Amino acid sequence: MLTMWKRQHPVLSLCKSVELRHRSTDFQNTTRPADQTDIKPFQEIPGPGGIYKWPIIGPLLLFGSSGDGAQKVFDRLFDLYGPIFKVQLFETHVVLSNPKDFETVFRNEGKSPSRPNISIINAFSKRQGLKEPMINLQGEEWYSLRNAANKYLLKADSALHYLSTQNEIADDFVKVLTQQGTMDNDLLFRYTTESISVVVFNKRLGLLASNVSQEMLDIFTATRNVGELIAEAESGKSVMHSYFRNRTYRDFEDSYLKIRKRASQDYYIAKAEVEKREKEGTFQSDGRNLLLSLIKEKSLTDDEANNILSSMYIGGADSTSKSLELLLFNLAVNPDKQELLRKEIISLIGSDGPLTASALAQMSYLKACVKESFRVKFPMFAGRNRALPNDCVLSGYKVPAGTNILMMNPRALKLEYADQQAFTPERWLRSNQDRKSDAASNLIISPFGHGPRSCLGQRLAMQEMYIATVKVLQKLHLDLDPESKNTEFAYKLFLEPVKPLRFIVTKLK
Ligand code: HEM
Repeated sequence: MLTMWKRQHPVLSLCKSVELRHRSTDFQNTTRPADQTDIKPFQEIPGPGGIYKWPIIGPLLLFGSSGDGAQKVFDRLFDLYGPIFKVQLFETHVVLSNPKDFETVFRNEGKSPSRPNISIINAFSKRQGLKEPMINLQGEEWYSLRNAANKYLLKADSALHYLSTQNEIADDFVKVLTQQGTMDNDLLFRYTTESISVVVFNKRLGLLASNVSQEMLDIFTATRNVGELIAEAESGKSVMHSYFRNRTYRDFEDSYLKIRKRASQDYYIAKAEVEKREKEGTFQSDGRNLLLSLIKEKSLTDDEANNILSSMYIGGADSTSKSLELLLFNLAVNPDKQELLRKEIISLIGSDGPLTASALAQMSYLKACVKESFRVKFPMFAGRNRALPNDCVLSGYKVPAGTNILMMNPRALKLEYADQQAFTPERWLRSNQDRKSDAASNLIISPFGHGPRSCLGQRLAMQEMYIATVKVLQKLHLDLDPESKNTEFAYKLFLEPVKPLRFIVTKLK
């Protein structure tokens, strides 16, 4: 691998000092205090040097010239340097693959963990003179918004409020799927956008209807564009958007403005309705409807409530459609597992019933399939980045406070599991004595990050994935056209098939 990359990579092949310093199993205990004498200084963390450290040119050479996805470049760097290395990506980043280091990072992240911002959203906020959305906020500002949102989103039953409406959405999704006989990511994206809209806008957009209004189609297209352009910016394809309004930036601005305008309009319409009903004495909210709760939340201004909602909208649609696509892919290429899951579903709710909270609680094979899908095809390449408030020790090196740290779960999973590509949900069943349940294993498998800054929509995301899978398998057999079965996957921001997948569905007898 090392020789291959040196041969392919025009500049690195000139570096004489490159050596394989690490074996993948060489995990060290990294929880020692930062003042111990055998701790190596930050400068000694290995990584590409010379021209690769130059601003702009360095990252362009590293990620631009190889022609490979960013993950392949990172994989080669891990092969070269071991479980920790430094790389210049505009700022210096420390990149990790050892789960013990992940634990150290999360243990030291503090009360308001700092996650470096999404640069294209940051550029937008600056140019428009707007406050950053919560997803990009830091410190106290982030903390107070997140605290308010947690009350409504991270309780064990917070997603269940939407279960019955989301069942209806999934029924519509399956109806379209049955009529079409095939499915691509566009249909999955419609399903997840519709599902998140009932949470954020408290209403359906009608994206699964046969006659979608032009207005809603525009919102849908803008939502897709925002997801794609964030991925383009974050995966290094657009590097200049922070410096000038390049094409990626202009397209992003156009789409994001449309979404913000729509979200704000719906918020104020809902607020006016709440006030009217309060005056009439007919307003009722049990505190489980997110939009109504945020409107009534005394600790938030309207702008802050809007901020949370728009962060959820942009965080929620693309991510879940991509993870759902990976899950359905795994079930389609593993028909025996698909059949076992179908048996569980039919035994609990039959072939027509809705997915109820009590049935969901009993669907252990479904949950095992989703977890296994995350393990086999980890959905997000980066995303769990941190900058720590204090110095810490990672893999024996001192890492100063404020350094950008990237935790690479796909690499950690590859090292942890010899059978990384084998889809075996049974490994997660409680009846399995060998089930891994230690903290490090849980950290590398969770696609939602960890700690106070973990994904705000994780309960909703899981619920949407569960409902869609249950509803599809209740009615349809899921397969892929032969070409799609061999498609490769690569990370943009999320893991995606290199060529669009074409699922083929047939009605069950
Ligand atoms: C399977 C789908 C999803 C995946 C894989 C995913 C993954 C993530 C990850 C890795 C983070 C960063 C966590 C960290 O820094 O520790 C995150 C943050 C976030 N996610 Fe998700 N997410 C998904 C679905 C959703 C949904 C459905 C929503 C909204 C309803 C959402 C809203 C957010 C928000 C608002 C944040 C920022 C939280 C903050 O900064 O406090 N996500 N997500």
